[in-house]
Amino acid sequence: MYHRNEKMAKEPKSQPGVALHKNEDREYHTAEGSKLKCVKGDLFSCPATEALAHCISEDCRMGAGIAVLFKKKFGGVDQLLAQKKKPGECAVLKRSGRFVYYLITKKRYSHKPTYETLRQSLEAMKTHCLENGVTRLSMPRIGCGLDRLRWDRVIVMIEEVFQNTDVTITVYLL
Ligand SMILES: NC(=O)c1ccc[n+]([C@H]2O[C@H](COP(=O)([O-])OP(=O)(O)OC[C@H]3O[C@@H](n4cnc5c(N)ncnc54)[C@H](O)[C@@H]3O)[C@@H](O)[C@H]2O)c1
Repeated sequence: MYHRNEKMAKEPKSQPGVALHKNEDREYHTAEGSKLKCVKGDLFSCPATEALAHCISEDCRMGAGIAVLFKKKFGGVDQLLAQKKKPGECAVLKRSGRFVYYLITKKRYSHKPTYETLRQSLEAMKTHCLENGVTRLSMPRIGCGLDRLRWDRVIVMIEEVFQNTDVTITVYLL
């Protein structure tokens, strides 16, 4: 479980069985053995072998936010549309030997996602990761920019979905 502390503590107290991730003015306490970590930096600076994930709508517009960068870097809009994925599912491209995941969390770009569709999309991505031997995955703060979900809820969800797997997740925070 995570407990969010908005205020910067100069010397955070360590708690038994809890690892501390400190990101500027936020701290996240993760369960021992957690394979999720947060780092400061540009998502696209992650190792080129790591799978990537982000959120889009079923219409695959990708006209705003970090999705624009994914569209520029990886293209494949027609390939994504051909997969006919619905909210709660996950489309995927393979680029230079790595998988790029498109979590479909809403029907149209102008909609907002729900926590439920995000969870279902994460489950679908996990299934693909496990079936394809993916053990390293990088992502931004999914759903928490333009899509307005709360990061303290989303980070808990990511960890719950991927607990008991061998998938190490790195979240990049600008
Ligand atoms: N007109 C449209 O097409 C339209 C409309 C609304 C939203 N969107 C887009 O936004 C939706 C996804 O929303 P979201 O909140 O998941 O994503 P987001 O708002 O694009 O980004 C999520 C988080 O990533 C951060 N971020 C941006 N660039 C980087 C980077 N290079 N490295 C690390 N972090 C970064 C950003 O600050 C935010 O906290 C999708 O529908 C997507 O297509 C598009």
